[in-house]
Amino acid sequence: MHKLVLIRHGESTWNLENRFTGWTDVDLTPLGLEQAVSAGRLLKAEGYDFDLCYTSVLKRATRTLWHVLDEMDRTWLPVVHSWRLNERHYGALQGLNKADMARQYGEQQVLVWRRSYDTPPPALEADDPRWERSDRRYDTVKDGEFPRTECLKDTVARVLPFWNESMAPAIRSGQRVVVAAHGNSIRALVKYLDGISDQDIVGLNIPNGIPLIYELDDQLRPLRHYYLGDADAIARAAAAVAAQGKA
Ligand SMILES: O=C(O)[C@@H](CO)OP(=O)(O)O
Repeated sequence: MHKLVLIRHGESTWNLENRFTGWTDVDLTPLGLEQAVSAGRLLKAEGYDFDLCYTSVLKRATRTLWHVLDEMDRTWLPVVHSWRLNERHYGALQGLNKADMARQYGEQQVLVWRRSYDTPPPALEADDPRWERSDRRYDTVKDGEFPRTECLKDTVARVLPFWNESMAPAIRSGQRVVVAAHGNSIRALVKYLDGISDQDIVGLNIPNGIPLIYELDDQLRPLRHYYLGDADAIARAAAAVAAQGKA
């Protein structure tokens, strides 16, 4: 049996401001940092240990991982960064306030933008200064793969090759893996692992900074999954994420 640990980054400055974030590289808030530290403490107290770490190329996830590893006295572990674990690209919505958008376009439209499986938000124009194409951290991303917006289906399509080529073989070989990533890149992975339908994935929200444990069999099929921590607090945190799209 393998254990895979997934952690969404701690609260970011744009989570706090309720803005669509996507690939915008915002940092953690003081609370977000504290959530990351608590996640590391909890993992250590529960006896977890790791051999290999994965994260995105965005600082809110990277810094979350750093604090987790620091609390566990495991800052020396290898860390693999990949843009494929980045948050879902939010296109032209990046930077806009979710509640403002709900007032302007209606909560139903915002729910479609946030959670529908295959309807992407409006795309960024190529000359939009928000487009990340010229950022050198993305030099290896092929032109045809570089998103201007993504629905969750697009995120699944770029996360899965990385899962199949890097993460799954590492886990199969017996390495204990921790992944610090983002709400929607984790939803993409969980949708694949649990075979969640396109309809049911709409209702899944991942809270910030709480370790989500997947127990996997030898074929990496999930046996069970659970969050570490207080179940009521975790349910409230997930409901608060869902409510971010209210007017
Ligand atoms: O803004 C974003 O990039 C994500 C995660 O913070 O938000 P949402 O939960 O609306 O998909």
